[in-house]
Amino acid sequence: MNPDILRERQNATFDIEKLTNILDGGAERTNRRREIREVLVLNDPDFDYGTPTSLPTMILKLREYGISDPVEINWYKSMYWGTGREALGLHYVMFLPTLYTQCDSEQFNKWVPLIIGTYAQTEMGHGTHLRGLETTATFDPATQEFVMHSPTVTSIKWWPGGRNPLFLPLIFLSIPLSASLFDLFLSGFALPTCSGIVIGDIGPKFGFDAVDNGYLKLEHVRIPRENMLMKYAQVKPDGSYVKPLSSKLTYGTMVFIRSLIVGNAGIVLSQCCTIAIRYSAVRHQSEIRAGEAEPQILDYQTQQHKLFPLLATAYAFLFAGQYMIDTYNRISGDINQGDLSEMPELHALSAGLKAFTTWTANTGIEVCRMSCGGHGYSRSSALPDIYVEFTPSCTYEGENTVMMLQTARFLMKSYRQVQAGQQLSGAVSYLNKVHHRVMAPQAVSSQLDLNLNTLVDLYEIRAAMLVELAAQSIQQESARGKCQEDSWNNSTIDLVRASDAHCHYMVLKMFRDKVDQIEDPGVHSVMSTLAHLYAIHGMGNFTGDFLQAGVLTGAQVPSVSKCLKGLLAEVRPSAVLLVDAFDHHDKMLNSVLGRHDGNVYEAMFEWARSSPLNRTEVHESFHKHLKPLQAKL
Ligand SMILES: CCCCCCCC/C=C\C/C=C/C(=O)SCCNC(=O)CCNC(=O)[C@H](O)C(C)(C)COP(=O)(O)OP(=O)(O)OC[C@H]1O[C@@H](n2cnc3c(N)ncnc32)[C@H](O)[C@@H]1OP(=O)(O)O
Ligand SMILES: Cc1cc2nc3c(=O)[nH]c(=O)nc-3n(C[C@H](O)[C@H](O)[C@H](O)COP(=O)(O)OP(=O)(O)OC[C@H]3O[C@@H](n4cnc5c(N)ncnc54)[C@H](O)[C@@H]3O)c2cc1C
Repeated sequence: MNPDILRERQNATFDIEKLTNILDGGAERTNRRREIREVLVLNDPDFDYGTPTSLPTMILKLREYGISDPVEINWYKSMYWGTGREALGLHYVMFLPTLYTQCDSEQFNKWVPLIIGTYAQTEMGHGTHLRGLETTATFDPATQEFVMHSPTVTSIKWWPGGRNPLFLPLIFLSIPLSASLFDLFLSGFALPTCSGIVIGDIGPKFGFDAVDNGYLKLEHVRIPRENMLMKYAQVKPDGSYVKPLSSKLTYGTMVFIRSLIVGNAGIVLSQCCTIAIRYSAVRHQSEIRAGEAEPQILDYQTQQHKLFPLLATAYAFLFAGQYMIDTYNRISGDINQGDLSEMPELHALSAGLKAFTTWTANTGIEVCRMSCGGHGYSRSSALPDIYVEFTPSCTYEGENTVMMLQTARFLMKSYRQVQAGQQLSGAVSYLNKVHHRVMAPQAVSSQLDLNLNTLVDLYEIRAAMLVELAAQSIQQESARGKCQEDSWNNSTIDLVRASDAHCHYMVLKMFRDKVDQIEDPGVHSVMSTLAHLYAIHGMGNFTGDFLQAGVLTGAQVPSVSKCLKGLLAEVRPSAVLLVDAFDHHDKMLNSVLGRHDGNVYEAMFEWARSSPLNRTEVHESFHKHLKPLQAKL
């Protein structure tokens, strides 16, 4: 083991295993996760890590091992596929959940165990604006069929992931918005068995290469009436349409996946922090004091300032992810029972947190890569691949700006309710204080109050102020004679800023609540330090907001920076131990820089030598191109 990494792991001030247990949701789940990882994947003779195996093998293995719990399936799959994407991931995270939530019982029994499918909602002309989708589904009572049609080039379905050319059951959204299971069995490769279907691949992408994203053009293609998913809405044989309790129930799968993405952002950021912090512990470069040995780059304050707030953010997002999926499960259970009362809040929370966490993690991955210098740019670090695979999460499942504006819509509605004298509950209950002016800035002492509860309060006041400013912008636009829609559009910068602050407050609050639940003194202490670092770092980034909210004075601004530096120094001795607690296996990270043993250089040399470019002493291109050229010179 590298001596630096070994030294970093001595004198631990907290029990790493207990922190890992907290991240997993208990010691039993840690043990089960490791059993799946070590016994059922790594020690499986059929598992050859070097060659991405096929989906059928994995599905048969899951059945062989009796793994059916979605979390355990995800543990198995993430070990199988490492940090990459799996070819038919969409089947698991969108196609199946849609069948589970939108099929009536007869349809469920007919389709769920049998088929692999994709989710074809986006069209070439519309991804965000679902009410703008052009594909039509026209019911023909004479034949009891829907006639599916792409009337324009912009209506061609574009992006469905895992568009396996062999067969293609689709969850299809069409006008009127309903989800029809559109069975499309193609024989041969992409040659449709029935006329009227034009199918293909949309071509090379920025990355996401494990997933083939396709296009699908329909020319009056007929499917049975029974293929419309009929749990919430039905078309009867006589053509009458039974409306759902809410038209937004069709959007349910997107809410589910957005809820999953929140925790996934924390996982991906924790992977990158593991790589960058372990590497920073073994990388020596330059000098701090002349004549002395080159220091670990983790001892540079700027390196700590790059990485430790991201480390705190990774923990914050992992805890936010736990809260989000618990909230999703609770409210979707109520929705299943016909209680839609909290559906708007679930939509607003999942949309906002999806955008907030993916934007932050997306930037954080690049900071981690650049903090590793040239070796961070090597594919051996795994950081370029992690970035390329993660960055589309800011676009898919709801483009982030649009998602923030959805949350803003809920915040404005809540603000208006408070103005009308209503008492709010839930995540926006802090807006009640705005109406009663209880939100007046607290008497801010000359010293920065570092109590975590106080910091949460300051974030709450900041968010409330920005919600009020956005609402006032809309009112001012209206007062200038603008219509409601233009008043909204002319305030969207303020609206996104308010949603961002609301999400920031929510994440810090969840972090604080999780820290409060930690009983082990050592773990509580180190996690409290990280939560403080998360809060103070945010205050440093958005000082203007806190000044504007009157909860920070100009005289206190220097103490924010001073406090931040102190917290960085406090985290330094535990940094490697804190990434060890994420418990990412070397095989899954697949990173020369992030190895648990810290033996980076030897591994990097081996990695480079294994490159296909080094298979021969002299590359064939010399004999093929250069040598003939030299002969002519
Ligand atoms: C471990 C796994 C990690 C994740 C791995 C990911 C793997 C997957 C990778 C790639 C696959 C990608 C797949 C896709 O991208 S699938 C396509 C995704 N597309 C979208 O998300 C479309 C985004 N657009 C929308 O959701 C909607 O168009 C909209 C919400 C932006 C607007 O909808 P619209 O009908 O126009 O509503 P309004 O804005 O007019 O609002 C009206 C009213 O409705 C409320 N509302 C809107 N949406 C919802 C909802 N989902 N639930 C509840 N309520 C909703 C809205 O709040 C308004 O309410 P009001 O203010 O009270 O009137
Ligand atoms: C890797 C990848 C995989 C995908 N997989 C699938 C899949 O399997 N199935 C599927 O159906 N789709 C899939 N998609 C498509 C994805 O869902 C859409 O790209 C996404 O919903 C964004 O819609 P859009 O592309 O139309 O962007 P647009 O909405 O056109 O966004 C372009 C710009 O317009 C802005 N904008 C749009 N509306 C507003 C507004 N109201 N207010 C302010 N600004 C606005 C956006 O903020 C953005 O800056 C995938 C996309 C990617 C990148």
